[in-house]
Amino acid sequence: MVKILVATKNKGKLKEIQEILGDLPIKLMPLPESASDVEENGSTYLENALIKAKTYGQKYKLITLADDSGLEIDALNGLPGIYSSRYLGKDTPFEEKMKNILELMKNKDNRKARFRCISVLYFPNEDKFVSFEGVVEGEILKEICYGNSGFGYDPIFKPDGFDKSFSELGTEIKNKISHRSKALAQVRDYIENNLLGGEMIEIKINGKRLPANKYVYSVFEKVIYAILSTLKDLPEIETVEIKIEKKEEK
Ligand SMILES: O=c1[nH]c(=O)c2ncn([C@@H]3O[C@H](COP(=O)(O)OP(=O)(O)OP(=O)(O)O)[C@@H](O)[C@H]3O)c2[nH]1
Ligand SMILES: [Mg+2]
Repeated sequence: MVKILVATKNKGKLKEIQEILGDLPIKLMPLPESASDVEENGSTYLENALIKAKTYGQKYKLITLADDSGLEIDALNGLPGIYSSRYLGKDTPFEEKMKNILELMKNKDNRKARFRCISVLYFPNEDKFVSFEGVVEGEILKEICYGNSGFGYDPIFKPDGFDKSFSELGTEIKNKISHRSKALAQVRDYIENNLLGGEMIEIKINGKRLPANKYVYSVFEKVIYAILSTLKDLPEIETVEIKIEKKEEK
């Protein structure tokens, strides 16, 4: 089974990654408690994500997933941005960081903000990586709104289209719309199409390729076969072609 090291020391992030990718037939390995810290001294999210992915990937010799993320507030010129974790000092409690931000935002009408996440999948054997970006737009609330879930700045961020903080909305909604879930949806596609074995299915109707030409689990193939065998009896459908290619797991 494909093993992927999840290179984060943030338990909230780890939990979200496990929830979002947990149904894939892969083994997600957390960092050992003893893993040493790395200095995230890059000047972009990508550089920082790569520092984490490469350091731990090379150390533990496993395909490694890391992300670097941050909260960008327009009225504060994009801060805390890549400094989100280090803002007011890495060990300062988030309650204090959030109170400070709310104070700076006290008289600001423009409360637009976004969370950005860059996820990196690093392959130590080839010293190669792929990266993906996810963004969720929203606003900074006027007060701290704690709910039952989330971490970091979640209690002061309200995503567009909702009237509650990320923390109040709960894990299920956050994991559908968050910056991390958008980046991880692309990681999922990459894993499904490049690392997993199984069958690749390609479907053509009247010679036109359907967009759903991707790795599918065999139960879906059977459903697709059943639908297509019904479709092919309709007059406007002349040909239905299905190609299934066996792929070895990497
Ligand atoms: O309210 C939040 N909801 C989120 O969904 C979220 N995602 C990131 N962040 C914050 O932005 C910084 C990222 O820094 P970061 O990517 O370096 O992570 P980190 O240092 O916490 O862990 P690691 O993965 O580096 O080990 C950290 O302060 C996080 O708390 C979030 N805050
Ligand atoms: Mg960090």
